[in-house]
Amino acid sequence: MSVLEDIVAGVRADLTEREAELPFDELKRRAAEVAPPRDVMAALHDPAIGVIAEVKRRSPSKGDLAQITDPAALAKDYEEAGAKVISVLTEQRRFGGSLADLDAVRAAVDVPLLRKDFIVSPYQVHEARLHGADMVLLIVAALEQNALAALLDRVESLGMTALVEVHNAEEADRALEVGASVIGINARNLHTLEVDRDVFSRLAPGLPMEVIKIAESGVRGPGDLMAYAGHGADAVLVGEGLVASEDPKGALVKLVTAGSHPACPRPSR
Ligand SMILES: O=P(O)(O)OC[C@@H](O)[C@@H](O)c1c[nH]c2ccccc12
Repeated sequence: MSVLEDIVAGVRADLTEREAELPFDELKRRAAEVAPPRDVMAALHDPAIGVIAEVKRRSPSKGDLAQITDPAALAKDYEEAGAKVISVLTEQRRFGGSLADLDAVRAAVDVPLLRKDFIVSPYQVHEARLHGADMVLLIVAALEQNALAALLDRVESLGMTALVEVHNAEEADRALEVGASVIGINARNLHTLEVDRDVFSRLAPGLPMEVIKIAESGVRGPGDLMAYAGHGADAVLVGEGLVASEDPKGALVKLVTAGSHPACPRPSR
């Protein structure tokens, strides 16, 4: 089994348990009652190169990254430092996240939130909404094309925005085929777990100008942000570089400052 298949198998097992506790119809009813989602597209269209800051405790590639005993406090720091969106990992087994983290962060900040998980079922999309997410990750490599199209429709029908993640040209074509308006290019190879920042510069030029492009993974500091911006990134998604720093807030301020500096390249649209 590949790493991805293994993670998805665990996600499905956990999902079955939650479905038994809260039936889908009841979940949908409750999710329809929460405050409407925030406008993620408006946030991402801001001309400055944005930072999506991630609450991430561990990863399959690096193991433990940070304790994060108070995700709300970390998120508050991210918001104050100027994050455009905050990403909260909710996958439990490999990344140490939870929906409780998403709840805690939602209660603490006003910026749009991304539920970062391995979404394979409509149940998880409504669940994301119920827990205050405005944006949902859809990983092309984890989904059949029909499922990808259906999940994207589901996300959009709830007024949320999908971040559609790709790793290669074939996946990018699949993302475009279903009409993704925000595409994340993940520099981390799902098979080897190695980071190759050049994946972004190879794929981004092939995407239509109007598609919002997010560079995911491997941002160590302002230099990487500037390089991604030079290849057309609208925003970067950063986890380890923030959570593993001694001063996540200070590290994020440096990135946000670089992204809004006049010398930072901007996408031409
Ligand atoms: O910690 P990094 O290298 O800054 O990476 C962040 C983010 O890109 C990474 O957490 C990620 C990208 N796609 C994912 C899918 C699932 C879980 C995690 C991810």
